[in-house]
Order: sequence, then structure tokens, then C-alpha cells
Amino acid sequence: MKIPVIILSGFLGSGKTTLLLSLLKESKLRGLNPGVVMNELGKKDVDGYILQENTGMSVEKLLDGCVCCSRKEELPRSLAALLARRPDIIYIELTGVADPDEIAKSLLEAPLADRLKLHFTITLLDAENALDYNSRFSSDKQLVRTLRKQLTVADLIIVNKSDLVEPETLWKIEKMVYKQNSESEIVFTHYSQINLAPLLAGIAARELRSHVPQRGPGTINGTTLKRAVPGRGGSATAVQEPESGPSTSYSQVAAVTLTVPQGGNGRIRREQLELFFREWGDSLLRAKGHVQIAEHDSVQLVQYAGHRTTWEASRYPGQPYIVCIGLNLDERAVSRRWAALFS
Ligand SMILES: Nc1nc2c(ncn2[C@@H]2O[C@H](COP(=O)(O)OP(=O)(O)OP(=O)(O)O)[C@@H](O)[C@H]2O)c(=O)[nH]1
Repeated sequence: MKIPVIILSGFLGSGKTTLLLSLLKESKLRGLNPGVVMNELGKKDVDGYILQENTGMSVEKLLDGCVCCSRKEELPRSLAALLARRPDIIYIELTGVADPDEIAKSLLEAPLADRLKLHFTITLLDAENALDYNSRFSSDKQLVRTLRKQLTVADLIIVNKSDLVEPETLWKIEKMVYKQNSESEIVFTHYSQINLAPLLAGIAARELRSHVPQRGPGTINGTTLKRAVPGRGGSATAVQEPESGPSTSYSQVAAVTLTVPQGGNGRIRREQLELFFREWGDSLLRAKGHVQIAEHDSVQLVQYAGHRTTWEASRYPGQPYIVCIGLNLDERAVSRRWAALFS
């Protein structure tokens, strides 16, 4: 029996990990043994730690690059390691700049093709920023193409963070999405909350598998979800990709990992860090990490996405750090400014 795979794609900070947490909780409630592959552009496993802290699950991590291009050869190894743990379902959370179709295609190649099947490709959009992507990223044509691809190959498109925008913006996003993909279902969410039942319908724990029909019909919004087809180009209006596509899914996005300098005071104020994020304007796309700040005794998980900073208490036991992901970000200038915060 082939193990179903759900691919989670979507730009940086759109809500993939938030959705994955819900999917893992629902999988556990259904008695399923889920497996997770997480890919991060940075060298630190921020999301993996969040999952571990919230669900107790360990995950297969692929750090420091993108599994659809620069780290492509590592995916089969990670999936093989997961399969050894006999999962009932596998979730692959991609980096925000990955092309999900490349992953879907690699599931069709030997030796994975005999053991895995693509169940759904889900793409999340950040409602507050999605309409600006094309103009903001116009200097990185590969990235624009990849973001378009994330839409055209999706079976389900989740327009998340709808709490942060007016209904008119949601309507514009729906039109934009429809131009790229008129076949997939589209839902509008807050903290990636959707009806998960149709996504998990037909997936059963190993010992029950022969008694449960595979992939029953399900709906998220009322329409029946379609089965994932790798390589599907989306609607006729979608931009067609050339056969020999780019070798990477982005060209100017890079991650910088910042650790607390030795000999400094080790703590900064919350406001200082929020100002530091804002200082880089549109070049800083995402930041996340665990830091010790002056206002709190406990370590804080800080997340910067779509120009907004959020804070949560964390039990992270290691050395504090922050991963910054940017477009044409001046790594040396960022490191210098970071060090100056502690001097
Ligand atoms: N206001 C608001 N914030 C949200 C919503 N969904 C997620 N967030 C917050 O947005 C930030 C990013 O969410 P994640 O789920 O980590 O996004 P992601 O796509 O996994 O991010 P990367 O994998 O790092 O690119 C977190 O601070 C979330 O708590 C939402 O619907 N509304």
C-alpha cells in the first residue's frame, strides 16, 4: 500500500507551519502515525523545534537550502528514513521559495514511486501581501515564476491571514488566483483553520487499512476536492513554464543566521529588535528565532512575517539565534547592525 503525501507550499510566513500543526493534531486524533519532512532555507531548524514543542513529534529536517533545487538529492534519503518509521501519512513542508511541482515529480521517480503517492498539494497565501508579490520581487524572475507555479499546481489554495485585510482585498486575491488556476478550490482562513476532514478522508492507520475505502470524496468549501496530478499546469490562462526551467526556484533570496555575540550583555529590548527588523524594509522577507529579551525571564520565540512581529514564550534550551531571510539582503551590514545591538 502506497503512503499518501501532502505537500504544503506557499510563500515565507504564509501559515504553512500553522496548518501543519493542525494537521498533525488531527492526524493523532484519528489514530494515525504521521511523518514530517521540513525544509528550511536557514541553517537553524526553527519550525522543527516549534513542532517538537507543540506535538512532541520529531521530524526529518532538511536545512540550509531548498529541497526543490539546491538540496534536491537529499529528499529521497529523508523520505526513506521516514518510511522506516512506518507512517500512515507524510507531510512535506517546503520552504517559502520552493516549487511544489518539482517535489511532486520526484515522488514519481524510483525508488519512491513504489512506496508513496501524492495525495494533495496545498498552497497558502498571505492575504496581506500576496497582491504585491509580483512588483516586490520583479528583480528575481525565478522567484516570480515559482510563486506562480505554487498557485498553478495546487489542489487547494488557502488564502490565510484574512483577519488582516478588508473583504475587497480578498475579492481581488480570488480574481488573481482564478487567473492562475481556475480548477483548484480556494478557501479564506484565519490561522490556517480549515475543515481537515476532506484532506484526511480515506487515510487509515496501518492495522485498519484494508477496511477503509481509499480517499473518499470530500469537500472543504462545498465542491469536491480533486486528486493531485503532478505537472498539471493549472488553467489555460496560467503562464506556461518552459520545459527546461530554471535550475533554482529563486536567485536573490538568502538566509543569514545571527547568534548572540560573545562578551556582550546577551539581552536586548523587544523594541530594539522590532526596529532592527523594520530597518531593512522590503529586503527582509522573514525572520524567526529564539531570543532572550530584557522584558522577560523566559526565552521568546520571535517571528517577523509580512512586516509584522509576534512574540511567544518558548522553552528552547539552546543558544539564542535569529534566522533572517531576505531578498538582496546585505549580509555583512545585517551582521554588523546585529552585533551593534549588543555592544
Ligand atoms: N494575524 C495572523 N497571523 C497568522 C495567521 N496565520 C499564521 N500567522 C502568524 O504568522 C507567522 C508565520 O506563520 P507560519 O505558520 O510559521 O508561516 P510559514 O508559512 O510556516 O512560515 P515559513 O515556513 O517560515 O515561511 C506566525 O507568527 C503565525 O502565528 C493568521 O491567519 N493571521
